[in-house]
Amino acid sequence: MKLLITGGAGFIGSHVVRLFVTKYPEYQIYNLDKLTYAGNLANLADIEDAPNYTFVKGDITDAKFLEDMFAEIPFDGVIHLAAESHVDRSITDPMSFVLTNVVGTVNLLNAAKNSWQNSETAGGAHAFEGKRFYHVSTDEVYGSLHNPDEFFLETTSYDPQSPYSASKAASDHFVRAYGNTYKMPVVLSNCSNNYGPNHFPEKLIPLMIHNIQTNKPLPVYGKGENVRDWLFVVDHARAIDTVFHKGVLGETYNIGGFNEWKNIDLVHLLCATMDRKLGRPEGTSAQLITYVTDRAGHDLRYAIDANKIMTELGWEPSLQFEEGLEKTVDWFLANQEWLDNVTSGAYQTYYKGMYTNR
Ligand SMILES: Cc1cn([C@H]2C[C@H](O)[C@@H](COP(=O)(O)OP(=O)(O)O[C@H]3O[C@H](C)C(=O)[C@H](O)[C@H]3O)O2)c(=O)[nH]c1=O
Repeated sequence: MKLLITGGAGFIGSHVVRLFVTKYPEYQIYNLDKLTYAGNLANLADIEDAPNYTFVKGDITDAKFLEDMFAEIPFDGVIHLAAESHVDRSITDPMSFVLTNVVGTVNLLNAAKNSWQNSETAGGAHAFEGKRFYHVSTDEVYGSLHNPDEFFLETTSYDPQSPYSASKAASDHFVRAYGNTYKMPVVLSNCSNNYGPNHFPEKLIPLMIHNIQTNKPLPVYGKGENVRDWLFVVDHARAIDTVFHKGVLGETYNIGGFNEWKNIDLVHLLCATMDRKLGRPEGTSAQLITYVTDRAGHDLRYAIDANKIMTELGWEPSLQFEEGLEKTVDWFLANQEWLDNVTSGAYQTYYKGMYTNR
């Protein structure tokens, strides 16, 4: 099995690459990543010399590059994670989300389709036999929930609200369209918010950890009433392994931990955890909480119904949230150099600008 994983140097991608490289020594894993600001090969330092692992630097918006790569390497499968993922950035720069998430996904579909249809052993209806194109997506495509009894199901209509979620919804539609039109063997999953090691500190949990450590304000958008459903990233990687190997072609699987938190409650839990870990008096970090102007078009609540993947494919989360959060905080405290590296330079200018503009 020659398996292409895109976006493998990013947060979720790095956990997927590590899992596949270590669990499937008989597979050849190719990690294609552009190494944008959020891609970091340090995330994979422990497996970079594995004999079944190859890193390829490249950009999925470059169709020619992808066609050449697929001509050179006969991939059997693709797990596509490469994406621009930060909602706030999508509000200030929607076009980069269109390019990477929509154009990049269609380029990848074309490259896979063309190479699989043209391969010598393939032909006619059998062109796609043994092949699999897996698109890893987000629950944000379903929009925002307002009724506490409602959950996102695989059958929930798409209603994306941000430029980011619109770009992911479009890419999901393209993947399904290629499955329908060209009979490509596709499978999709839509996951809730992830957290854990390697999380880039533009997202809520690592940003708060970083700001608590450095005694900076903790910017809570609006009143902090928005709700997110959090899943430990390693459990998401396990779910991706499950969907890739057991998922039924043409199907979509929602992934989540049935673990909803109001932002402000989560920030308080993080403050208490950090006070304890840093030996600060209780209540110290919470004094840094600062309510700031709300995110434009801020989705109120995401909540995933993950029953389909649990009952049909047998996946379930392995960690309770409190345990996962402890592990995450411990990882950030033990990896100060990682955090210092990713928060130097352009990060300072970008985030200072974001908060002073609010
Ligand atoms: C960065 C930040 C965020 N927030 C709020 C905004 C959200 O209600 C919540 C989480 O925000 P974050 O940007 O970490 O994540 P989401 O906007 O929920 O989106 C994330 O989860 C989905 C599934 C993806 O698909 C996205 O790729 C991923 O980024 O905290 C704040 O209050 N302050 C802050 O400084």
